[in-house]
Parts: sequence; structure tokens; C-alpha cells
Amino acid sequence: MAKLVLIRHGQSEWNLANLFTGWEDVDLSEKGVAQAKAAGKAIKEHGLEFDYAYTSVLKRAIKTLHYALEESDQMWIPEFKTWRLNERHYGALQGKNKADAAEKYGDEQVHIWRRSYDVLPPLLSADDEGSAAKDRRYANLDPRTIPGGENLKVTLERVIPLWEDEIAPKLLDNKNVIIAAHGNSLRALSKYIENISDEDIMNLEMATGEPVVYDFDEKLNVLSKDKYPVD
Ligand SMILES: O=C(O)[C@@H](CO)OP(=O)(O)O
Repeated sequence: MAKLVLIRHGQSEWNLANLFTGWEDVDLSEKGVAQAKAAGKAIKEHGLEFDYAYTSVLKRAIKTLHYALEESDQMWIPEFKTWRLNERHYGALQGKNKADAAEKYGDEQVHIWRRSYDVLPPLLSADDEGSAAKDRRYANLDPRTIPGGENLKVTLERVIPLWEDEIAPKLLDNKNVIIAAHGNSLRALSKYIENISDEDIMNLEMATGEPVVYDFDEKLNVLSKDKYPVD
């Protein structure tokens, strides 16, 4: 049956600088570009061919998709960009250093913000500088939909409509799909696909640039999950 490949974007400038990123539109680092190209080479080596590509509206994921498709010579496939695949919004933590935050609030609090399923980060309001409500790319969204900060649960709730309306129907139609997105939007999607519990999802990490390949049966049960390391 159909295959689904998930790729977390290659290392970004802010991954490198250890900053909370969320919906900030930061670029790939040099290493991130190399990882994205390596992902494409691995895809080619394994003979993976896609019918559709999905990504977020953030350049680190979009560029990762493009490098991966370029290296595997399938840039021509239909490609869709959606805010539903954005990284989880990190609220008022965006732009702050993770180590500084751990010193200020304690390691445990920062770990809870980063990996708990349902604890929200400190929120941004629509008037705050850096609010996504001021960004033209979200102008067609109901302002009440634009988050001031998200946990994994809320992230999952906005990824699911995309899965149900777009991705699952294509997989059921035996089409192969590639999704280039972010650590937490992909953790959310993996939780749903693999039926991972709220507790166990805290331990699931996505490596930058690493393609994760799912094979499904005709009821969308996972038959196999493989990873192609890129470092
Ligand atoms: O800063 C972020 O947006 C994410 C992904 O890099 O970080 P975390 O490891 O806390 O999920």
C-alpha cells in the first residue's frame, strides 16, 4: 500500500543558536542544507517516488522539501503549503534562549514547556510584537484561529483536519505522500498515526533532516516504520 515520508526540516539557524523558534520564520543553517540534500539522496537511493508533497508556510520546511525533491529528481510533483503543518507556536518564549530560560525558570519547567502534552507556554496576545496576527501570510485565517502559543495537544488538533481531509484520502487512494515540517507538528502527527499515548509522546524525538518512512495497510494501520539517518 501507500507510503508516507515525514521529514523534520534540516538544522535551522535558531536550532544552532538554541533559541525557541515556533512560528518564527528562520532559515536553514549550512548543516541544515546539507541534511536536507542528504535526505533527498537517501530518498533516491531507496527508490521512493511521491505523488504529492505537503509543507508548512515556514521557509526551513519549504526549503528542506525543495532540496529533498531536487536531489531525488521529483521537483515537479504537486506541492501544498499550509499553516496547519507549522511548528507548534511557542508563545512568548519565541526568540528566547533555551539555556537562559532553564536558568531562569528551572530545567523542569522548561522541560514541561518543551515536551508535556497539554501544558501551554506563556502566551503572546494579538497586539504583542511578533504576534502572527500581524503577519500577512495568516491574513486569510479567522483571527480566533491564530494562536498566541500552543502545546502539543492544540498542535495535534490543527494538524488532524489536514490529515483527514487531504492526506489520509490520498494514502487510501494508494498515492505516496511526503511531508516536510517541524519537530512538534510531526510529533503530533506521529502520535495520531501510531496511536502513541499522552505520556509516551514526551519521549518521541524527531531528528533534523531524517526521513521517517511509514508503510500502511489498506485501513491505514502502520505495517512498518523506517528511518534514514542523514548525519
Ligand atoms: O524551538 C522550537 O520551535 C522547537 C523545535 O526546534 O524546539 P523544541 O525542541 O523545544 O521542541
